[in-house]
Amino acid sequence: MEKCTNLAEMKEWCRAIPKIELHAHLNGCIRDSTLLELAKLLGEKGVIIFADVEHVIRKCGRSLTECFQLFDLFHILATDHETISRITKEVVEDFAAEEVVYLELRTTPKNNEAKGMTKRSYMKAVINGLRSVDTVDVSFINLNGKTESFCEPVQKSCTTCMEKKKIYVRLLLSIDRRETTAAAMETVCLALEMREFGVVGIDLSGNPVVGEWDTFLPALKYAKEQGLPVTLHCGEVSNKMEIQAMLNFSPDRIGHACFLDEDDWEKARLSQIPVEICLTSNLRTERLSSIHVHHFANLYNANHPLVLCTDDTGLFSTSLSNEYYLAAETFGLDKKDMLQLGANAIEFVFADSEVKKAIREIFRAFERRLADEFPSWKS
Ligand SMILES: CNc1ncnc2c1ncn2[C@@H]1O[C@H](COP(=O)(O)O)[C@@H](O)[C@H]1O
Ligand SMILES: [Zn+2]
Repeated sequence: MEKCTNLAEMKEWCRAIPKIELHAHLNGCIRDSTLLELAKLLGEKGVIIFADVEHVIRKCGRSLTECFQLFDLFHILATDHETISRITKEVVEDFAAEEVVYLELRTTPKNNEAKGMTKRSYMKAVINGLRSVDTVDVSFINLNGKTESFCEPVQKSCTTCMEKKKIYVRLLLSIDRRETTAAAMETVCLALEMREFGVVGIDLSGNPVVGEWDTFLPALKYAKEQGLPVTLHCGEVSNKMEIQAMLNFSPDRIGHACFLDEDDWEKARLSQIPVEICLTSNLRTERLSSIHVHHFANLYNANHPLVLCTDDTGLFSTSLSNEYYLAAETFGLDKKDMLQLGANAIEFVFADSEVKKAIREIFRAFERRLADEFPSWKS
């Protein structure tokens, strides 16, 4: 009974503390209800057979191969600009609702001639989605070193604005491993062009058994030369050569890192590369036999920089609070540990120092409130 209360309390704690999300794919975070609604519409238009996709959307466990088949379906469901804006808005609202105060949302800009979509117009639709959020105060544009927030001018006098949750959103543009060198370069150039619209970095993702590292290297190198931070999906499958090449590239962060050998970890340790940990994603895609053998424990105990992330909240029916709770429950971390773990992530965000300062202040304010309400908290 005691344990139950503690677990329930920890669950609530993980929901309530401010959190930072650094590894979330836009199309992997679409709400199931939205996917079903979109599928129904396309079913009525005869583009797909609704009954065929309904059970796929509702299914819970998926292999890594099934995930990528599903992404192809998601990309059919969410192809036009309007839908991209809608899902962006919903994803931001969902993260804000669970006290995510800084979100680095990644997405793969797509060309789709039939829909009159270019990579640039896709990104415009994403930004329009950010602009259209009205239930949450979204801050994403960074102009001349000044962070713009839509509600700021009226915030002091407008009670609605004061009651709204506040979230900083920055964007990473993803290169899909199916892409060519030229397509990857196009994405990097677009990211550079869109820096003033909140784009802060580049991600390499996609089916890890598809594509060659050398194909993406020129574009990734160019991003680095231009001072654009890079995060890589690294070691999601066993591929020694690629893992070594990726670590030699010295990315600013890596995601997953499930199949690194001891010598790879040694390299990661030396360069202190922050690791984006996605527990549920790794479990659902069977990257490990049990959560108890997840590398989170070793990294945490060694004080290696790490950040808990969701990867795909929709695909894996999870949330960042849930990932925090899973880590706390599995690895026996307490409330202070969890708050500290969240705050540590401030150092690994790709946004500028002004934004980091602002997020640091959010965490401090939370701690101050705690200390006021529970004087024993500090001890
Ligand atoms: C499960 N682990 C994973 N491993 C690798 N890549 C993944 C992924 N989960 C998502 N993506 C990448 O993100 C895309 C969907 O979002 P966007 O269309 O970009 O918004 C997928 O097509 C894939 O390229
Ligand atoms: Zn990912």
